[in-house]
Amino acid sequence: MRASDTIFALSSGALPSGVAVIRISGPGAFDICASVAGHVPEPRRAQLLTLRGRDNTAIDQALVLTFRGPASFTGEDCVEFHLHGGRAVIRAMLDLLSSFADTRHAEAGEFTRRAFENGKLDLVEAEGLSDVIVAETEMQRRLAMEQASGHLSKLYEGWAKALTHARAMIEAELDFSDEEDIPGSVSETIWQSVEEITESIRRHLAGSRTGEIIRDGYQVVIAGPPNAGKSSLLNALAKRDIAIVTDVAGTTRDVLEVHLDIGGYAVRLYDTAGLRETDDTVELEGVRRARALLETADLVLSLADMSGEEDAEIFPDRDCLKIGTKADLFSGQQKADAFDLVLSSQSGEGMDRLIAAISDRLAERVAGASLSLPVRQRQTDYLRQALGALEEASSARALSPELPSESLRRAAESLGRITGRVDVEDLLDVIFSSFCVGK
Ligand SMILES: Nc1nc2c(c(=O)[nH]1)N(C=O)[C@@H](CNc1ccc(C(=O)N[C@@H](CCC(=O)O)C(=O)O)cc1)CN2
Ligand SMILES: Nc1nc2c(ncn2[C@@H]2O[C@H](COP(=O)(O)OP(=O)(O)OP(=O)(O)O)[C@@H](O)[C@H]2O)c(=O)[nH]1
Ligand SMILES: [Mg+2]
Repeated sequence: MRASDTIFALSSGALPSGVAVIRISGPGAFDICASVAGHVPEPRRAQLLTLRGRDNTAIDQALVLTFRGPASFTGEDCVEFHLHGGRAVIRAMLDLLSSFADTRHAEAGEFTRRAFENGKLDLVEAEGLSDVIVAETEMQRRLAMEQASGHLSKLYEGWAKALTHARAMIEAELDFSDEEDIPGSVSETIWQSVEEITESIRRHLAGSRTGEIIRDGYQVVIAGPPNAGKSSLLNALAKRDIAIVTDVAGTTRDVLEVHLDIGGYAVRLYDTAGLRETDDTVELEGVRRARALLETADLVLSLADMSGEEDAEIFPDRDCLKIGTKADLFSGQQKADAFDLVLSSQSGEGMDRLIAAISDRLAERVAGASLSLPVRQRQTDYLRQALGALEEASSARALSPELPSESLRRAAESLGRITGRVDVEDLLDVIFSSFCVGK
């Protein structure tokens, strides 16, 4: 892989499609355009041209759009062919492009990586863009847009800059410490601003779980004894026949997952094996997996058949809704009082109330939160590092004046790594390889 290559990829979605966009970026982009389209349109003005292969036969009529570097997404010369989205059309074009010298198909995220390397965006913005593309719900989209917008980057850069300034002041004070004319209050003011930043990072980190819930989804786990109607509930909520339902106790063994959109939030709903003592090796493994998932659930839907003897189990340390199932078979009132709500997957009774209840719990956790949140492990790891270094700086302050300076340097460096301002070369392969091809 060479950074000087000209790269190309289909940047639009699955084929066939009405229109498909092939994007080319790099030093050879304009020469390729001249060769294929017979002409390089004026930058940023789309032009309808016939694209021709090596033997001069027409491949397609396309809109051609050019960007002259550095005024482009990647910062390099870019050319876009907006073609008809037929499989053979795109294949012919991609084959033709790969025949040019020093020109190759782009790797996942390589356009965005070049944009990063050319200073068009920082790592937080790049990660935000990648999230914009995979966002499935309205709140995922908004959170991703916040990351892509640069607000968060400004916050981190601001903290890093203030810490670097504080360090410079502290070091200046060390240099002049023998002299009388450095006012003692300078040091006080500096330490106050360091404390304020420490507190801001602590508060910012406290929102990381909220960020994760919005980005990765709120985990709702359906649990309960065999035959309680767990799989039936999953199917009803997903409005699809996903899980096998039978009257045999112990039907479900694997964990099944569906993605729901509840009020714009991503919800990951899981169906699990019925919880009971068993000697069956396969079922035992199912129960083990169910219990493991229950450890991390944001919300447990604890089901029990209303017509049975058992109450819904309570899962300590977990947010939990006790749900009575098969309400269509049961008409007594007393029994319903043992549950937070009762429903029937078969008749649909109570399903709206369940969705409203999940939505309420979710709102309690995340609603009203600012979307200026850390969302990725990579980001929270560096924030924690920065916080740790700042706490060290603060406690070292009384011991020796040289110590805090080094801790402040490390804190600023950790913050710099989040945006990629501080050297992160070793991370780039990992970060960008998770992006879409063509992005
Ligand atoms: N056809 C097409 N649509 C697209 C993109 C694209 O590359 N091609 N994008 C790609 O992801 C997104 C738009 N993002 C873009 C970001 C910057 C520039 C650009 O030319 N930037 C220049 C000039 C800025 C300006 O004139 O304001 C620059 O930053 O210098 C273009 C697209 C979404 N839609
Ligand atoms: N009448 C009625 N029957 C239901 C309802 N929900 C589930 N059942 C029946 O109850 C039985 C068990 O349903 P499942 O959804 O497979 O139960 P489960 O909790 O997934 O069971 P396991 O996977 O074995 O743990 C099946 O025969 C379903 O048709 C309901 O709302 N009303
Ligand atoms: Mg089941």
